[in-house]
Amino acid sequence: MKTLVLGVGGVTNGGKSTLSKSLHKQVPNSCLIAQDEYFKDDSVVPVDINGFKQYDMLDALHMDTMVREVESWQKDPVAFLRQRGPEHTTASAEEEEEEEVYVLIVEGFLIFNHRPLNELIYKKYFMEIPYDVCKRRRSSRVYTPPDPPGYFDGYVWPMYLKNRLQMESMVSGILFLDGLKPKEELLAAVCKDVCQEIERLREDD
Ligand SMILES: Nc1ncnc2c1ncn2[C@@H]1O[C@H](COP(=O)(O)OP(=O)(O)OP(=O)(O)O)[C@@H](O)[C@H]1O
Ligand SMILES: NC(=O)c1ccc[n+]([C@@H]2O[C@H](CO)[C@@H](O)[C@H]2O)c1
Repeated sequence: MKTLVLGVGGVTNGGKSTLSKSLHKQVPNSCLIAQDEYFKDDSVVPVDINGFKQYDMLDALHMDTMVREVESWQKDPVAFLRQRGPEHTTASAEEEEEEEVYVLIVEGFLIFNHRPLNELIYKKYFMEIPYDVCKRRRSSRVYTPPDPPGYFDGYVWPMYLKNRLQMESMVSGILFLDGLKPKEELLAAVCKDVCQEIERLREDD
């Protein structure tokens, strides 16, 4: 059995979950893990000097738990998929398990900033969109808790720039994707790339 871990990172509202969910539907034997599911409880997320909740940093996330989940998938993807249930699984040819390539899609805004997680990711994609588009898309989203007034300009965008600089100083081999492109085009490009990788792994004995 062979495994392939893909990372879909990028700016908030860059289109990561849209792309990852479509990819998950298209790629057989794939599983999806989203970083947003690992946020700590609001009560333990501190506030900065401007009164903004510090959600856009690794400390706001249960990263150890997330890494353990990825490792658990890697150890036994089939058992992991069975445990997670049908919503996390795509069709598989179980009778040929040992010949299959199992694919894990790790999606999130800070996946490449966490060294232990980053080290588990083989193919790295990063979705980017410009400031004005990001601000507009974010303003129509409702998080829990919702963004307070001034949060985007006072906290979210400056943290994105900071986290991105940190990522670029520690990670290489990232493929940048233009999140302004149509969803279908982005999916087709990544699917093609992933399929080539799967084929390469299948042939590589
Ligand atoms: N290629 C695209 N072109 C135009 N709009 C898009 C595209 N991809 C996603 N969107 C829209 O942008 C918004 C954000 O998309 P999505 O939730 O996939 O982003 P995200 O990066 O996962 O966001 P976050 O992680 O910050 O919650 C949604 O309204 C979605 O429909
Ligand atoms: N608990 C959450 O999911 C949550 C709460 C508050 C803010 N956010 C935002 O999610 C984005 C990443 O997808 C970050 O920019 C957070 O600000 C998430």
